[in-house]
Amino acid sequence: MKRVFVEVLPREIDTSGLVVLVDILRATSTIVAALASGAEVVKTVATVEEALSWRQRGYLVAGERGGLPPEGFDLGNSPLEAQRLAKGRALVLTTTNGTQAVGKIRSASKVVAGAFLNLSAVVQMARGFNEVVVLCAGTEGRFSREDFLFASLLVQELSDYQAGDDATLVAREWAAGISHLEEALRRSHHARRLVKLGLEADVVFCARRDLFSVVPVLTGEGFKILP
Ligand SMILES: O=C(O)[C@H](CS(=O)(=O)O)OP(=O)(O)O
Ligand SMILES: [Mg+2]
Repeated sequence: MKRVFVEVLPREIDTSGLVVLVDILRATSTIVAALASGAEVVKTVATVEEALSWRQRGYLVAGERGGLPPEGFDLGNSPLEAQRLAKGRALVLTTTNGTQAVGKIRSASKVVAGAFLNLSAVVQMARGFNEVVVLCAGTEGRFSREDFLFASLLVQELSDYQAGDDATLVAREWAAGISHLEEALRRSHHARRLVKLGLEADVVFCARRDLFSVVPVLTGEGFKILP
């Protein structure tokens, strides 16, 4: 029997299946955009200090605190900036939510980064697993509409998978009512906050469904596109 679960907030995950990490605004969108644009690897770390320490090894330092790049960073947690700068480079990324959630995954057959940008490619990969866990990063420990929106569309696509619990059932039901992705994304608190920070272009970009067909896979070095 094939089952899918949606974890609406990060918690410790042990699964023999696939974990799809999602942080639409913006960490996994940034990871997907960077690797789709030719980055060699995107290493995720928990602290600003650790991120900066990777510069001496030639890494581009990316990320945010409060939505904006800390002093000394080469770029923010921006998929658009990553698209421009990441080609041929190794990136290290630290963010408030998405890169912290990576640490919650205790065991999985495979961990991938999901976003609207690569949704169909993630669905295709998920079909190779009997159990799929969508791990929503949330925002500072609270439910994030945009991550749940991704989970809803993914669960809808996996229509032959049993919904593992009520959150997954609600996700599947909600998807039926989504007609305009960017509009639905803009209604989230997080999107509105980013617009106020002058980062509307990132929000619009993060809504571009299936712009890319790559699926970043978590390895010992960080997220990479595997052959
Ligand atoms: O960079 C982001 O959009 C967020 C931080 S904030 O909520 O906007 O301050 O980080 P993420 O880890 O991608 O949710
Ligand atoms: Mg987020």
